[in-house]
Amino acid sequence: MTANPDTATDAYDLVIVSNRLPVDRVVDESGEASWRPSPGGLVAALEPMMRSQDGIWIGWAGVADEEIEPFEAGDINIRPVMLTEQDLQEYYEGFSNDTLWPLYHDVIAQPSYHREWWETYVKVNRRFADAAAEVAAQGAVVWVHDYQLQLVPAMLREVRPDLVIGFFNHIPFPPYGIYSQLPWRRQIIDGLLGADVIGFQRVADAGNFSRAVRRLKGYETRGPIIEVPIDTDDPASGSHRHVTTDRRGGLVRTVLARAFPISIDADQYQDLARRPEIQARAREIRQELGNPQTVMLGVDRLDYTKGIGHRLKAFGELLAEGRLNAEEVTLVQVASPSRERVETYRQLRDEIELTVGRINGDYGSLGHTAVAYLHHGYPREEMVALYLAADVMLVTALRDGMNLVAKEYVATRIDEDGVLVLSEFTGASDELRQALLINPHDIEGLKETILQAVAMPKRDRTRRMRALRRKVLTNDVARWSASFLDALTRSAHGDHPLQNPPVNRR
Ligand SMILES: O=P(O)(O)OC[C@H]1O[C@H](O[C@H]2O[C@H](CO)[C@@H](O)[C@H](O)[C@H]2O)[C@H](O)[C@@H](O)[C@@H]1O
Ligand SMILES: O=c1ccn([C@@H]2O[C@H](COP(=O)(O)OP(=O)(O)O)[C@@H](O)[C@H]2O)c(=O)[nH]1
Repeated sequence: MTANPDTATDAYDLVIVSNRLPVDRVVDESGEASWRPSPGGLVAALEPMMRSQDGIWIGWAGVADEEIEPFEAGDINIRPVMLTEQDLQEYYEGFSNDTLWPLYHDVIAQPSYHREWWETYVKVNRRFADAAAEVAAQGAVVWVHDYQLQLVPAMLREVRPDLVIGFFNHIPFPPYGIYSQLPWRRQIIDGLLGADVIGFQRVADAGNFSRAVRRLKGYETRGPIIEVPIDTDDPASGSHRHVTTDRRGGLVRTVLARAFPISIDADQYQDLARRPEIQARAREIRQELGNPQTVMLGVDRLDYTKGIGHRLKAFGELLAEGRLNAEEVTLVQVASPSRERVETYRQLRDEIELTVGRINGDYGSLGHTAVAYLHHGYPREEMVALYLAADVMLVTALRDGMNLVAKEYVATRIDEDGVLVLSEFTGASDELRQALLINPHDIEGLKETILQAVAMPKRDRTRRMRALRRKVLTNDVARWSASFLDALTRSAHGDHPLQNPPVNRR
């Protein structure tokens, strides 16, 4: 750690910036509160690097109107950013989750456009950028995460051109025809282009972004490289890290926009799956369900992007047609609470719970529930027990940046059993080609695939699961973060890898 000469605060060589901090507040028996690193994959991936490179994490602690001093949780240095109740409503629930989220997920729900939400989004992004500028050492690497903070890269570059800035978008980037609806479409592109490297989940997302840059800014792109003209009248223009000339001899900085598909800490899931008490819990879950022949599982945040309604429709029709029998097959649906103050999410909850009630009323019996519906968030141990208990995993998202649940199911299945039904509209489907791939809008196709999964012979299940496991165990989250940071460090020396990584589809 060094001191930042401008602010006399501690300065760090690696700064991670994300909307949510990777810590949970825990209260002990005496009522004393403390912070514990949350078990998210991003922390697992970045923790070793943060330790070796002297890092700090900047983000919101999850409660409004509370000014929290910097602290350490585990070995992670934390610098909280305060959000007021109004920020929460306009920046997080409003612009992030009621404008950008539906727009970036193919307008499955109607995005709301409000100028005051935009203004708060700008203001809060500035607060995050200022916090990063304050703690970053000279020439530090700053890695900004996700759609809530798309303006931070340019805001940061403006005040700290010495920094190496990366941005990773965890959700899809939409095709131009959809993106162009956004009243602030140019400002967002300018914000992102402040980064040296912009990472996306899928090759298609990176392509959509480059197209938006060409259409809205008229900048040249060469494969994943974007040439951003430098304004030589700007006094800061001389301090850009890597400057080159374009075809016409103008000065440009280069930005790399490429796919870096995220993954999970696969070893951690395998280790949990080997634990006898978790295996016992998996058996207990099946018993609690009345030992049905087949357990199907869905695990999602209760979000309209996840296609929970489509899944229930297909399952309900199969029961109605007598092609599945509720005495033999149970669907466990974990729908973890999410963004509950946003109206679209409230409506979704009502719709889903009405549908579940109807299916159970029509096809359940005293001894057998057709859909075991759980509106809770579960710890990782319970998730792994559920994955082990499930013969068929249903991932039917209408659009999803990656979908880590699909990868977790595969990593957990150390017995090389279980069938993954996976929507082609997830980022995960680019890699997990041996899953049973489905179009969730095609209800007849989904029904046929569910029946195929239920009836699949053991030999085929093993063959597919073995191939899926090879992918997930090789491309884990440590590899993901290392490859992103490697691209970022190389970009600092003007060395951009020109290609998207080959997506291993075999
Ligand atoms: O913070 P919340 O509003 O409660 O939402 C939870 C997170 O949801 C989103 O997850 C995405 O990232 C995953 C990992 O890259 C990816 O697999 C998934 O497809 C995405 O939906 C969101 O991007 C996060 O910022 C939220 O914290
Ligand atoms: O009750 C739950 C439900 C979900 N998850 C975790 O939440 C993440 C969901 O990630 P995904 O990429 O599938 O979707 P997102 O919710 O980020 O859009 C996964 O790690 C799940 O294991 C969890 O820990 N408990």
